[in-house]
Amino acid sequence: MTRDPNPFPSSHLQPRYLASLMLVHPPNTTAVSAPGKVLLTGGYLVLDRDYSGTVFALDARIHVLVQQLQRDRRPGSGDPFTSSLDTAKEGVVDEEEPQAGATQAFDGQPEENIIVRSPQFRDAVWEYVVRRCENGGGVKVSQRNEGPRNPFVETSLNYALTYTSYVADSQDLGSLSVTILADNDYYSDTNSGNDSAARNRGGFRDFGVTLQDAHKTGLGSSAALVTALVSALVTHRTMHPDDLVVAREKLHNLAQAAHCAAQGKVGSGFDIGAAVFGSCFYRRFSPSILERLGEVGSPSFEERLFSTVEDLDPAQPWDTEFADVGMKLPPGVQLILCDVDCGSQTPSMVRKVLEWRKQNREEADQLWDDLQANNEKLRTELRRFSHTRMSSEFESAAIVELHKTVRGLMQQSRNYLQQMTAKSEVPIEPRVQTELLDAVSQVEGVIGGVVPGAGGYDAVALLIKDDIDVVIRLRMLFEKYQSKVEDDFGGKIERVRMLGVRHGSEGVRNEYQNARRYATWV
Ligand SMILES: Nc1ncnc2c1ncn2[C@@H]1O[C@H](COP(=O)(O)OP(=O)(O)OP(=O)(O)O)[C@@H](O)[C@H]1O
Ligand SMILES: C[C@@](O)(CCOP(=O)(O)O)CC(=O)O
Repeated sequence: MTRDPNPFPSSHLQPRYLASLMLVHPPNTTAVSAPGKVLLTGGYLVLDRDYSGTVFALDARIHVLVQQLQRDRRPGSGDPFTSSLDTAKEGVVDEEEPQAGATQAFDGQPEENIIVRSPQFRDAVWEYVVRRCENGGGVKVSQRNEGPRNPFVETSLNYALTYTSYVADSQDLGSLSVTILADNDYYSDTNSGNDSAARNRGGFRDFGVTLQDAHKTGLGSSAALVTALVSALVTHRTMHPDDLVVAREKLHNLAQAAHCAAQGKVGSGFDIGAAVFGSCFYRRFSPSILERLGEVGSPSFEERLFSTVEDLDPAQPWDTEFADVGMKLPPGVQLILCDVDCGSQTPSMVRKVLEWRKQNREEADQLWDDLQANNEKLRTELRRFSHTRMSSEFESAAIVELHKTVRGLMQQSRNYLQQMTAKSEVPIEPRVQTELLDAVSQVEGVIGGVVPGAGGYDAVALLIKDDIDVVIRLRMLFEKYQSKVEDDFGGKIERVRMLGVRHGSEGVRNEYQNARRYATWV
């Protein structure tokens, strides 16, 4: 188990005091990003702590920019965004200046507001007023503009503000502007008729549709968003951005809690694991850790959240296991995703698979064990080869061996997933995706492919020889590709699209140095 050491290990000090040591003067602007994921192996198995998963972080990231606001307009204080914010209604402030014109809330404190924008989408603006709850219930935001709520944004704000205001022991949060920018591969571009170059600014596309109408590609946008958002807020209020890596464990705990609350269930959390730590071998936490947290606003919520994030309850220690954190693919191997644009229903699939497992325990356990053993072999081989130095004499022999071994293991994983599909009657690897994976496996330079995560009609993941010719050959195959077989669940593949996303390996990251690319969006 690899866990970051506690940055404040002196146990004789009060935990609240320890946390407050992290306090630094808050900057005007904080920028943080977190990656998407692909669960190469371990779908369904990873829901159970007896099993595990191998998750790769992707180079598609969600970026969050937090800016301190004041109500009157004034020139900023020298950060990269000041000039572009001059035309904004509210300006960036120096934290030490009074908030001129701030209104008074019911409790005599200046009213604090948070405006969140996701400007790549139409009408994606959420304006919140910040309230403190009685009896230690924490900090809760209320949306004050019309339009659909965004549970992932709202819950992340509630959790991060409750945690930071408790840690900082401060009633003064100040008003904030938050901008969310997602790398383009999180969504299919349904607006491709218009000039796509003109709609790309700083590498981020204007999708021209509402978030509700956007077609997700299944890269884990909500986990990357929650991780980047809570990390940006915690960094903004309580620590120096350079300490992001040291704080990863706490940010992980906070992001898991917020993500589970927002989605209304405790999942395996592998997507948050990858968003925080990057590519890794993942064993889930015991769900009971989050079950007693209760809701924001309930009495003493802030204390329970603090204790959960800081891992202070000896009766319920965090037991997530991470290994091979930041692992890379073997040299000369690349990961690609091919979107089949059919969509799938993960929650109902999970329910059905778990129900089948419950009803057929012995048979299911055997299948789970066999699949786990095979997945572990695959992980071991990938790790072994990722450490192989490809010197020229050995290069071709090592590559041939790697491709053969990995290909066989991926094929074997698929056999087990096909059995799971047939037995549980859930389209984990439905026949149209079997046909597609068989076809791509015949392309020279493709090592193997699987349906990652929950499977279904989501994008398939391929390991390929890292060579542009392989990509070209795949593009040719996809040009006119359509499924021909009759699907066992009624699916049909009308087109296949190779996503631009690749393996990324790195988890949550301070983006302040790169933040100029956001300038045209704020
Ligand atoms: N760019 C964004 N801006 C604001 N909110 C977003 C953005 N992207 C995702 N979200 C939030 O996350 C929700 C999508 O989360 P959901 O868990 O359904 O998808 P996902 O995480 O991409 O899926 P999967 O786990 O299958 O990869 C959206 O409804 C919205 O609330
Ligand atoms: C089925 C499951 O094991 C994986 C779901 O993965 P994905 O969201 O399809 O990438 C569910 C989970 O782990 O929370």
